[in-house]
Amino acid sequence: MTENPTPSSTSPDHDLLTLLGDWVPRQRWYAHKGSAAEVVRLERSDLDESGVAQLLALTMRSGAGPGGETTVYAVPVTLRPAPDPDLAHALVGHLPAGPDGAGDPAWVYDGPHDPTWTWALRALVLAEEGVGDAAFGAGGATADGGLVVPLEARARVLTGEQSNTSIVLTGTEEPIGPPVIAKVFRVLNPGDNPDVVVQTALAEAGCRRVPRPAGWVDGHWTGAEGARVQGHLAHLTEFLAGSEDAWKVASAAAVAGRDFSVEAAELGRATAEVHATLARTLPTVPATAERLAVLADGLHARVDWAAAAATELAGLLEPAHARVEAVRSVQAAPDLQRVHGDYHLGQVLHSAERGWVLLDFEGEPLRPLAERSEPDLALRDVAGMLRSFDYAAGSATAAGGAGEAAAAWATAARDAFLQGWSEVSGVDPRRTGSEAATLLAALELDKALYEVVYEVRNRPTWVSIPLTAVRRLLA
Ligand SMILES: Nc1ncnc2c1ncn2[C@@H]1O[C@H](COP(=O)(O)OP(=O)(O)O)[C@@H](O)[C@H]1O
Ligand SMILES: O=P(O)(O)O[C@H]1O[C@H](CO)[C@@H](O[C@H]2O[C@H](CO)[C@@H](O)[C@H](O)[C@H]2O)[C@H](O)[C@H]1O
Repeated sequence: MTENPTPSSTSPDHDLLTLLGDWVPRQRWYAHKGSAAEVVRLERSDLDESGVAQLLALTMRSGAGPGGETTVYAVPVTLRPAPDPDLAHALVGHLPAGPDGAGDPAWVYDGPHDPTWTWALRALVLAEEGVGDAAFGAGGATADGGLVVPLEARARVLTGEQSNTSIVLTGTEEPIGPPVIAKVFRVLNPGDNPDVVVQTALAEAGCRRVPRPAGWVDGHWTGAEGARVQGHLAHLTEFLAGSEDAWKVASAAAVAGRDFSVEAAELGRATAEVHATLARTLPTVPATAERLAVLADGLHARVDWAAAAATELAGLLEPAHARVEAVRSVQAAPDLQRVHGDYHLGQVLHSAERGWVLLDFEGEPLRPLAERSEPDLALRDVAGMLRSFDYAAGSATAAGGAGEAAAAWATAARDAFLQGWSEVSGVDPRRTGSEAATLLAALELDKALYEVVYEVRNRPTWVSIPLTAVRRLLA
């Protein structure tokens, strides 16, 4: 391991820092798009004996003073002594030798695309051993009774709208088991990652609505505050080959004007089943007046956060605060429990054998990790999925469809989803004036505000979808 907080301009790490300082902000998983950030620390750990496969922890700081944000990114790379034409698509850049021969020249590749790096990842998990040292290092583990991670495998990096980087590993030696997907977390947060904790708990409880676990990588690094911290670095689970992404299915139905009620009702039931298993399996807390007050405070804080992060929300601050304040009048709510936390159509797959299967329990990437592990209202996930039907309708309108037809599609999908969810949960937020209706209205607004910020940072051309929703919800 090497740590090089302030490498001199002649050190080899100086060139690597310069290279990454330019490359990282251009990646899909870069969390602070639109704001300049400087690299403040680089930690390196060899994943294999040759030193080719490395894991880097890159600390970047955007903005100055107390408003500035420090983020630690995981950057898997390979450093090769000669260019590899097969990896041309994954080239990060070239490091020349230092002026007085310090360090060897190297070609730096984006690790998930390089077979040497993905082999080292599998070896780490299968060996259940660690690499690195006391300051920065990683260790692998296989899930008890879980899927077997194939050591000899073909690896393929998934592309698309993702906050992390996922690699599908298909075994190449008999007996060939089910493929495994390895998700490498890109933003390193101290603490257990809920994707690992929640999904593993559900699978261990016998829930077939999540992929089976295979293993994980955890480790320690220097956190944003400069202290040594630990947490998860990667999560390996069953890959459901041949499954369909609910976002693709639903948005195609919205574009074609095809009714989605049957599927949405089934998704509502599946969601409530998962909520019930989570409530049985992981700790719950009563929704006391104090806890509901904390929830209301959190919703107010989110309004302020969103307004500060997105100028598009100017003028909507006051009505938004009024809407979330209504939560304080709620007298009773179901116990708070672990939830999905960032539930939308892209987090659900449809498998011919298993029906709807839920993915990615990491929670909202723009929310601090500690908050994402707190017990919450199951209605937060319901609100997330309702917003997603609105997104599917928004994408149909953007594709040239009539706004009215798309809105009717979303209303039908929404109603069917709520019908399915309430059949299993026994709570029907469609009852006008009910406490569940008040909570759901505030949570839908909260989600739409988050989405405005998410789109401003990641897909500015999409921002009108949640912004229109915020205005509608406040009308
Ligand atoms: N177990 C799986 N089986 C099949 N496809 C998967 C699986 N896990 C993820 N995917 C695909 O990868 C996409 C991104 O996965 P996700 O866990 O949401 O990653 P991220 O946190 O990077 O957004 C999903 O929308 C889905 O299409
Ligand atoms: O899946 P992630 O954990 O990366 O979630 C983030 O990205 C999502 C987009 O990929 C974003 O979801 C928003 O867009 C979806 C359509 O692409 C829509 O279905 C969702 O309802 C909407 O929230 C999610 O908010 C963000 O956290």
